[in-house]
Amino acid sequence: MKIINCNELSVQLSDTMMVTSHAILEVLQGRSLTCFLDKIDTPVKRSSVQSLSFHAMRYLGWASAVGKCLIKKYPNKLFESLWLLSLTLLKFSNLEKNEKNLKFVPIYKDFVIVNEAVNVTNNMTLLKPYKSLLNAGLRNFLRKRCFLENMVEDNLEACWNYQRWWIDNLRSAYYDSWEMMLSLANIPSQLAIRVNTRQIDRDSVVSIFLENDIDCRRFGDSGIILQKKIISKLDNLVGFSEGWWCVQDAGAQLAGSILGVEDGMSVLDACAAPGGKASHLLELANINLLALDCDEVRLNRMKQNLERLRLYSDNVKLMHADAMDLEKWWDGKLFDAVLADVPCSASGIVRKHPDIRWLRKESDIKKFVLRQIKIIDALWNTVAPGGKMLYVTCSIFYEECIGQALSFLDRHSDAIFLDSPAQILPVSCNNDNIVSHDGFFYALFKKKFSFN
Ligand SMILES: C[S@@+](CC[C@H](N)C(=O)[O-])C[C@H]1O[C@@H](n2cnc3c(N)ncnc32)[C@H](O)[C@@H]1O
Repeated sequence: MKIINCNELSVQLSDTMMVTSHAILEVLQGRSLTCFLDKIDTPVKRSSVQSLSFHAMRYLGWASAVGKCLIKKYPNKLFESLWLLSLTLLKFSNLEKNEKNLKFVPIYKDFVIVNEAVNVTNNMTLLKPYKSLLNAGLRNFLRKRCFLENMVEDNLEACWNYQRWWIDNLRSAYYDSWEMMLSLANIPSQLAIRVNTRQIDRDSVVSIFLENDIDCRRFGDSGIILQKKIISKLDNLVGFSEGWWCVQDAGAQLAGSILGVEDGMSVLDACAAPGGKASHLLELANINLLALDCDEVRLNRMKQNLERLRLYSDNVKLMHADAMDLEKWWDGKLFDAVLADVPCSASGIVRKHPDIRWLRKESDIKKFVLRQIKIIDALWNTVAPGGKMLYVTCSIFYEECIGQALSFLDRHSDAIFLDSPAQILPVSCNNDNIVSHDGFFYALFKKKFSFN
C-alpha cells in the first residue's frame, strides 16, 4: 500500500509505520516528537510520518485502553508503539473519508492495516519474534471491536485522549467548555504566516501566492492563512528566503500590537528565541531591542531568522543569558517595554504538538509556575516607571495564566493591569472562513510612577 502525496512521490505504508513506531517510542520514553521529526531528511517521508504520528498521538489514550484489554504485557516498547499505532488506524478503518470530521484522519481498510503492520515486523529484529502476537492481537481486535469499544466507553483517558490530570485541570477551570476544548484540539491547525511589512506589503504577497496557485486569505494586520496543505518544505515556498514572511500562529501575532511599541523605545524581549514575536516588534517600530534567551541553540536560530527577515541591525542585541539572573546581564538601564514570553506547559498548542499532552507530568505545572514567578519578578525591576511588561504564555492552565497574573498584582503594588486579552482559548475549525489559532494568555502591566 502506498501513501500518495500531492507532489506525486509515494511512500510504502509499512515503511511509514515502521518509522512512526520509532516516533511513538520516543514519546513513550518521554522525548519530543518534534525533535524526532526534524531529523527525518526527506520532506515527503517527514510529512507521511508526521501525519501518522500526529494521528496516533490524538488517539493514544483510546488505543492504550483497548490495547491493554487484548495484550496484558508487551514484549518491548517498540512492539507497544507499533501495536498502539495499528490500533489508532484500525479505529477509523473502513469509514468514509468524505465525512466532514474525518477530513484529516488517515483511513485504510482493515486488511491493509493488519498486513502492513505485520510486514513491519519482518524487517526488525526487535519485532520479528512477535509477528504472530501482533497478527493475532490485531485480528482479535477486529473480531471483538464492538465489545472493546463499549468496554472503554467510560474511561476518560480513552474517551478524550489526554492524561486524566489534564482533563481534570481543564474541567475545573472551564466547566462549560472543557469538552469542546479537548475535542477541538484534535482538528489540525491551519498554517498561518505573518508578512514582514518592512520588506513587502501583504497584498503583494497574496497576489504572488495566488499566481503560484497557493490558496490563501488575509487576517489581522499582516497575517495570511494558507488554505491548502503544503507538503513541500516551507522554506521552498516563494518569498521565504527573501524574508517576506515567517510562520506564526494567528494567536501569537497579537503580541506586537498589545505591547504597543513605538519608534525610539528601548525594549527587552527576555525569553526571545526563536524570535517570532521579537521580529514582529522590529517590524512594527524602530526600537532598540535587547533579546535574551538561556538556550544558545535557539538563540542562534533566532539570529538566522532575523537575518533572513533583514531585521538584524546595530539596534538589535542578542544575549545568551538567564533572565532571572539580573546581575549577569543587566546594566541597570530601564526599559520602556518588556516582553516576558515565559517557558510554560504549552498546553495551548497541543494541536500543533499533540505529543505534549502525553509528555507533560502534573508535577511540571508547579515547576513552570515557580519559574515564571522568578522570571517576571526579576524582569519587573528592569521596567521604567510608566513602562509596560507583557506577560505571555501559550498555556490554557489557570495556574500559569489568570492565577499567575493575579498573584503578580498581589506581589507588586506598583503594577496596574492594562486592557489586554487575558486568556485566549484555542479555536479550531474545519471551516475555511474562521481563523483558527492556538491558546495564549496575554496580561499587560504598567508600572506606576512613584507619585501616582
Ligand atoms: C515560549 S518560548 C519563546 C518564544 C519566542 N518569544 C517567540 O516568539 O519566538 C520561551 C523561551 O524562553 C527561553 N527561556 C526559558 N527560561 C529562560 C530564562 N530563565 N531566561 C531566558 N530565557 C529563558 C526558552 O529557551 C525559550 O526559547
